Amino acid sequence: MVNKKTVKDVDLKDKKVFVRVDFNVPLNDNREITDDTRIRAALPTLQYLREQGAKLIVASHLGRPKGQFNEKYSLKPVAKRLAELLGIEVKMAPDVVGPVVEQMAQELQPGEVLLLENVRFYPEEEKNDPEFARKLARLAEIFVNDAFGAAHRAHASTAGIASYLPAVAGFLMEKEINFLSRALNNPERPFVAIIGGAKVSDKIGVIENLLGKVDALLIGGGMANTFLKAMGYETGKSLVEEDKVNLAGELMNKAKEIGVKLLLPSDVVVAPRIEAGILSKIVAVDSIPAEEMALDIGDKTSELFREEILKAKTIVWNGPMGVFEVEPFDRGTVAVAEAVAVSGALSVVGGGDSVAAVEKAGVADKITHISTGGGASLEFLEGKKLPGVEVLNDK
Ligand SMILES: Nc1ncnc2c1ncn2[C@@H]1O[C@H](COP(=O)(O)OP(=O)(O)OP(=O)(O)O)[C@@H](O)[C@H]1O
Ligand SMILES: O=C(O)[C@H](O)COP(=O)(O)O
Repeated sequence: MVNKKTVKDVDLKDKKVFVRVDFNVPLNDNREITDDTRIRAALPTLQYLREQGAKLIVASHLGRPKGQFNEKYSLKPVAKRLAELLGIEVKMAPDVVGPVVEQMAQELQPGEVLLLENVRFYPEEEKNDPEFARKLARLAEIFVNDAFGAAHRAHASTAGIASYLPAVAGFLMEKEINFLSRALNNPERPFVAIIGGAKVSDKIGVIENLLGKVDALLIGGGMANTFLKAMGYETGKSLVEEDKVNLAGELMNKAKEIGVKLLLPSDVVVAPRIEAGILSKIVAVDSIPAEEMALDIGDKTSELFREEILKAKTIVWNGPMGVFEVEPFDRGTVAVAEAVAVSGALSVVGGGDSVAAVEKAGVADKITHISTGGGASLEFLEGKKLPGVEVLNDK
């Protein structure tokens, strides 16, 4: 990992270790975990710490409880799942800080695990309050940050605490940063980025930064419509971010200037509304009906994108090519996922929906690295520094 200390660089024997993880997992109405990927992803670090004889104080946020205790956001279901995965008892703290929690931390034996309650039950967490960070730090002797998914947040348990304890990265943090840096900073070429999804304003910064690094940029999904509009096409009722149309035009000019291939759909799947099984048709981008919406890339575009993807040696993908949750608007995304899977390139996929799409296409095991970070991987790709990484001790 770039110049930052990791759990391998510190003596952990008999030490109380505060491990920040991102156990912000999806729960259903019965508060059952519907996807435990993020818990599994932290296991190598937790197991290693246990094997080294450390006493683990594990902390995470869950959802956005807005700074107050709320049973709905309790980490209790996570404690249960973590215990099953580790095959040991996980003690659940009734709180995050305070004398009871301190006592529980004090009584831990080497290899034992204590899970704190949701750190966001305290408003001080998101404010990165130094006094709160100091209280967290009092529980332990070393800070391990393995919460890549929350590394773009400068909060007390992800950043502030590092002012008071030796601070090192866990294995997941190391792996995420390594793959993303490899893709971004020293990519084997051709380097192709695929950007889709719906949040144009969130991702336009990523496009800006990637333009200077990639050989080709493929834009699909809702994102593409804003660019099509900038090219002067009728986009009908499609999702378009009007206030980003000019910027999209500027980015297309920039791509031309620096000789980067920017590929947009040449055809799209249109329908009057988003509805499973609704009658849809494929039209050229200059023939989008005024009363319809572009909801997926068309077959010609899938083929065009596929050709480019198959040439790539490095691929970064964020955001689906269409409304993939609703059939038949999943076809473009599935086609792209399949192309990435057979490309043989180093491939990195990030973002909740993109990961779901890769899983839906059944090719998750063919992707080199699936990031556990949504916002965090995007900010990394934008070239921003992640506070949760910056605060770690240099080698
Ligand atoms: N043409 C389109 N029109 C409307 N919505 C679209 C279109 N194409 C994709 N979408 C929607 O975009 C959403 C995903 O976009 P989003 O930008 O959130 O991607 P993501 O992979 O989840 O990234 P992140 O986790 O960073 O938010 C999906 O719900 C999908 O239905
Ligand atoms: O799910 C995520 O992207 C992380 O857990 C961060 O959550 P947040 O956006 O609520 O800070």
